Amino acid sequence: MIYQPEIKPNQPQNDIEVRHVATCRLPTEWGEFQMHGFEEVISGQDHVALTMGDVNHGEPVLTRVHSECLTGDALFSQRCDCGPQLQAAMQAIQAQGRGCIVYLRQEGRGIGLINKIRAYQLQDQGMDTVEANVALGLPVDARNFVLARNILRFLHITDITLMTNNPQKVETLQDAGINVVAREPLIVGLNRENEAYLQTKHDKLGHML
Ligand SMILES: Nc1nc2c(ncn2[C@@H]2O[C@H](COP(=O)(O)OP(=O)(O)OP(=O)(O)O)[C@@H](O)[C@H]2O)c(=O)[nH]1
Ligand SMILES: [Zn+2]
Repeated sequence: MIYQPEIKPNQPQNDIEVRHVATCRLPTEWGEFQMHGFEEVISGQDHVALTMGDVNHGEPVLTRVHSECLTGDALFSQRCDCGPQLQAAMQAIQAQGRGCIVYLRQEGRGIGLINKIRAYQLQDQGMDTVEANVALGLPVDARNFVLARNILRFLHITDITLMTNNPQKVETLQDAGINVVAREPLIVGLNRENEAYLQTKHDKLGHML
């Protein structure tokens, strides 16, 4: 049973305006990307996009819209699959020589790092990822993907192949005006610690795992 009410608000998401600030080289283990820095006009919250190759012409652009996960992306946490997903996406882009990572600073599905730690504390006591947010009186998913649309627009990327297991993300991006021509699954980083978490993402959040 998909957990509908908090997760799938039927109203369109707010249009959060971003401005591009600067672009630099980002050499990585998976080749050299261009890193584009953006700021939300009203809040000043920063976000980045990485691009490789010519993303303005030709075939749909292999794209990952990644939500910040400090614990998984930078601290090697095994509670989730975020770090391995980010690495697999960068590797896939390197293999094609072309693609884009939109890295949104929407930690903890938008509830922020400290609230995510609060949620993890409740999960240590037996709640699942959805129940913990609800118990804290927080939305299950507070992310805004129109932001990703605005960043992709700045980069003149209109047609994408999206690397994700989350059909809701595909739908929201489509609704925001991005042409998601295909979805590539990103099933990596499974371990004993995140088995139940991934099961909940499948059962309650509709992830295709
Ligand atoms: N609130 C909360 N956020 C979490 C938890 N585990 C991971 N996150 C955050 O979830 C976000 C990633 O969302 P996921 O549900 O893993 O995946 P997705 O982006 O919806 O879908 P994919 O494209 O398939 O990765 C990141 O911002 C993580 O910090 C958790 O237990 N509670
Ligand atoms: Zn994570």
